[in-house]
Amino acid sequence: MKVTVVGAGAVGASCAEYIAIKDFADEIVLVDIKEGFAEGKAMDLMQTASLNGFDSTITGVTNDYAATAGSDVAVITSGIPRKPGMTREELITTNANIVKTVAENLIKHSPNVILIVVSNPMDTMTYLAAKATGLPKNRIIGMGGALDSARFKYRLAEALDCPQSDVSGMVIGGHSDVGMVPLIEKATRNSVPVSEFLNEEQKSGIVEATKVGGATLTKLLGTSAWYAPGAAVSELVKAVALDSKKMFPCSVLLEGEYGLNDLCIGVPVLIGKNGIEKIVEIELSEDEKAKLHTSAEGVSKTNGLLEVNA
Ligand SMILES: NC(=O)c1ccc[n+]([C@@H]2O[C@H](COP(=O)([O-])OP(=O)(O)OC[C@H]3O[C@@H](n4cnc5c(N)ncnc54)[C@H](O)[C@@H]3O)[C@@H](O)[C@H]2O)c1
Ligand SMILES: O=C(O)C[C@H](O)C(=O)O
Repeated sequence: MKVTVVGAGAVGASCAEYIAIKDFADEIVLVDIKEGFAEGKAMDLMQTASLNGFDSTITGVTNDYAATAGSDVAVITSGIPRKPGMTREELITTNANIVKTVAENLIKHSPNVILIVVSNPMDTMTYLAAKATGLPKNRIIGMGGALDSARFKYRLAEALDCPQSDVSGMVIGGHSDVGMVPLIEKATRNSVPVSEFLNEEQKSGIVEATKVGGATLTKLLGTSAWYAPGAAVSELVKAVALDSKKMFPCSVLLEGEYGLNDLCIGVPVLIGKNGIEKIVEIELSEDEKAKLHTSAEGVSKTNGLLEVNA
């Protein structure tokens, strides 16, 4: 399998590192617009191969899409990250131009590629990539929910004082501070609903901490996070590589599913060799449904700021 990662910054390099360490890809190509930057990151990462025990090859190129030809999967992380106090939505003007150009360049050289969009505001950038490239919806995956769910599990385990491997939970909805919908009533500890262990105040604390997970890290780091984002992307790429049909919440173009149309937003999907193999429509409570629809209104409003030239 050949994987391209566009943007060799914090998130792109972390994606490449985790993909390499998990050792399922033959070839990883890092692309950046900054002269020599991707080449340097690739060389540094390749010098970890004997230490970390992987055989994937990593190469870096400066804006040379010919080197990405024949990619099975391409991850788009190019664009600016937010600074403390900003929302993801404020990045739209700069990142829309970058994501559109990058997506078009990628499919020119890899017409069968599966795109994973990471750049923020992610749901809107996924929608933009879908509209700009015209790729079938199974081949455009927005990564947000896999990360938000990992943060949800971190908060659940913290409150339950248990190992993260004991908890299960999922976050759907938009990848934004206000739009995430952590499905707290469906979360479990070893199949037992967490409501059996946690009171209402504890549960709403977990939900709120999960929703602002990215903002909390941005405040601490001065820029946004990269380890968990990179790990989350690598799990999606691995599910494609292994055709595992694992379920993740991902941003996908909805055409009536969950009563929503003409937007990309996080819902559970199965990931396999064709990208999104299936959108899974789970039963939501009235409260969960209402929150998902409110979140969708926010995403649609942000989409409205795009000038999409399909
Ligand atoms: N969806 C998510 O869950 C998630 C998680 C973390 C970060 N992000 C987003 O990912 C993006 C990248 O974050 P980061 O921390 O890696 O930023 P960064 O600044 O460290 O890296 C971005 C890289 O993109 C490169 N770049 C810019 N324009 C380019 C172009 N046209 N072609 C190729 N490369 C280009 C830059 O040179 C830079 O190296 C941000 O928009 C951030 O908000 C999303
Ligand atoms: O918070 C951000 O701006 C980056 C990313 O979307 C995240 O959730 O870490």
